[in-house]
Amino acid sequence: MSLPKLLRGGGALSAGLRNCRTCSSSATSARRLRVLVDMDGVLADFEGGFLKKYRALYPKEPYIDLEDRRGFWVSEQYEKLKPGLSEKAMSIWEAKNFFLDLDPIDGAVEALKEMSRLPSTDVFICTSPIKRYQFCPYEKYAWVERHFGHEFLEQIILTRDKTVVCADLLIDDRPDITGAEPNPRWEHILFTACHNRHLSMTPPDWRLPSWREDWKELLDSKRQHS
Ligand SMILES: O=c1ccn([C@@H]2O[C@H](COP(=O)(O)O)[C@@H](O)[C@H]2O)c(=O)[nH]1
Ligand SMILES: [Mg+2]
Repeated sequence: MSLPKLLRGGGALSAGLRNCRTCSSSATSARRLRVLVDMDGVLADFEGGFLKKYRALYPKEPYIDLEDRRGFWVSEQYEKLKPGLSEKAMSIWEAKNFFLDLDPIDGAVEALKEMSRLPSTDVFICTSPIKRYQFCPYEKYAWVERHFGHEFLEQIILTRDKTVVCADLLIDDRPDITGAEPNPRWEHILFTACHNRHLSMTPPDWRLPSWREDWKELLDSKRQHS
């Protein structure tokens, strides 16, 4: 089997493995590919937006350059840098307009629009809101409407547990996605972000370095082998 160039782990596609067709309800839907695309770190520049606002609000506090970011949790790395910074970090994304103001990741808007126009492909934005919910869920919807249009609001899944969502693929920057379902239906494509770029991939893991890469090749591979 020829592997897509973007498979850094060198793993074979899991033909039939965790096949999402098992949760399809009709023969028609069985031929479609369902793709979940994460928002923070994949479509919206959470890390860049955080650093900009953190430095503006706390100019005297130490900060972490994006190239020095390690680990998914910003708050944990800031707490290690200086006790008490975790709370200051959280105050940034808990504030009004944080999520709404995020810039799109390079190439993300064009790629997602193109993906959602592909034949036999269903695309959903699958994103975890923070538990302090005053602004975040509303702003996530507003961000999607701003960048993708009103129609795209049909394609949003807000969940704190992505393992219970049934799909073929999940494109997400978080390396460890766990939850109530020990064997999620989807295969995870790790989207490269500042905090995960140093992680080595082991088969059968997949990585998408950016939206400028040939993401369609990954979808085609999954389509062919499931
Ligand atoms: O240190 C952090 C970093 C991020 N968050 C929040 O986690 C979610 C991540 O959502 P994904 O859907 O996995 O991208 C997002 O709401 C961030 O605000 C956090 O709580 N602490
Ligand atoms: Mg994310």
